[in-house]
Amino acid sequence: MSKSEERIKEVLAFFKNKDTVLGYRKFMDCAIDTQDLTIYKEVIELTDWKEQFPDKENELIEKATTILNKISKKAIEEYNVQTPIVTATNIVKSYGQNRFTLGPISLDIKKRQVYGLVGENGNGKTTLLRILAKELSHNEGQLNFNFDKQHSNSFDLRSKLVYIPQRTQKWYGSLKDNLKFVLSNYGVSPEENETRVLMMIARFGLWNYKHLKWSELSSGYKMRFELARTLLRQPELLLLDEPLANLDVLAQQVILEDLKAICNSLNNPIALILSSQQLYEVEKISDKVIYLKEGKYKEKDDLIEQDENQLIVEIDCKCKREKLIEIFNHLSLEKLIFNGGMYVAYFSNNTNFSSVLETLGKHNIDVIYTRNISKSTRRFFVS
Ligand SMILES: Nc1ncnc2c1ncn2[C@@H]1O[C@H](COP(=O)(O)OP(=O)(O)OP(=O)(O)O)[C@@H](O)[C@H]1O
Repeated sequence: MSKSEERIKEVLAFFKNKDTVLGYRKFMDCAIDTQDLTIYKEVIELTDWKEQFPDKENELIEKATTILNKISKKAIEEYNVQTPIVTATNIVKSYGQNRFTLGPISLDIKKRQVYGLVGENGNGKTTLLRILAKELSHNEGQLNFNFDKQHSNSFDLRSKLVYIPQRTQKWYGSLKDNLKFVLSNYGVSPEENETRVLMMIARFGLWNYKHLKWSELSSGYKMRFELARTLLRQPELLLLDEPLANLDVLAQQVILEDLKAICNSLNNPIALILSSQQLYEVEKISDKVIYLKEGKYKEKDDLIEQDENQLIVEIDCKCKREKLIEIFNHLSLEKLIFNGGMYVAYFSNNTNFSSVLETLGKHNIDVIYTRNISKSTRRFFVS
């Protein structure tokens, strides 16, 4: 089964299980990969209908399935990823003597990969992203890009290599007109421009916001707009600085899943590096998590390998420290710290998370939240 057939099958399964919202987004990804404007128009029309009749779920699924059948007949040429899009070797950046120094850092990333860049405030995430984006010069090391086509000027480079900063600039006019402006800069014909822009508006859940102005959008929707604007330029390497900062928890998950899906496009894949404080969410979708501490780079797996069998559990409960120490006594508790918000319990090698849960349950501890953070970068933030 080809990748394209697999995707269609996945969408049909989502529809069958009535995971319609997710299914519809994945359905749009299948449509986008056809690069066929006739298909785009059908999806745009269906999205408009969907917004008018939000309760007609079964009918929506039926209509989407008809379009999926057409998509399945389209030959989709798959992009073959071979070499990294960027290779950084021993990059060092210093802001001056006795001030912050980043690096040396070496990394490479291929299209279809997502890297999460995490670390506490002021540890060099923005500095690294800006160096990779060629917005900031570095003092030592080498940065090599391998774009599909050689860029002829800086406008061309800025299309392939896109950096979205934490704070984006204000724009004027409507959301839709601003998106159309992007494609008109590339000489796209008016009809194609309208269709591509509406497809992107549909994909990023901006359908009901397309006529709004900058000041009328919430921060989360401004970020969605920025992503839509960026993706219309078909970048090859996308660098996002804290894209989740203004989003609610659900919106964070949706945007990350969307980004992952878009990076994974069959014929137009992208390499993505994003910085974030949302560790779990980022870890879930990232192929690699890079942890920066005082400008030094660590891969999550290298750090965890050092004591990979230790069990570390975060627990939020209304219970006295002495009580927790008492009930965990038989589980080889090594230390229990309280970081102001919750407890972090460290157990020796042979303790299982299920035993911790069982013990908490057996003693009727009123647990508000608990999580096994042994394999998460979170463990470096709590200690
Ligand atoms: N232009 C500059 N001149 C001097 N020092 C700077 C400059 N820009 C950043 N720094 C310093 O470099 C360090 C790293 O900053 P950077 O913004 O890269 O960190 P960050 O991990 O992105 O932080 P945050 O999570 O708060 O955004 C900080 O100590 C900061 O004060």
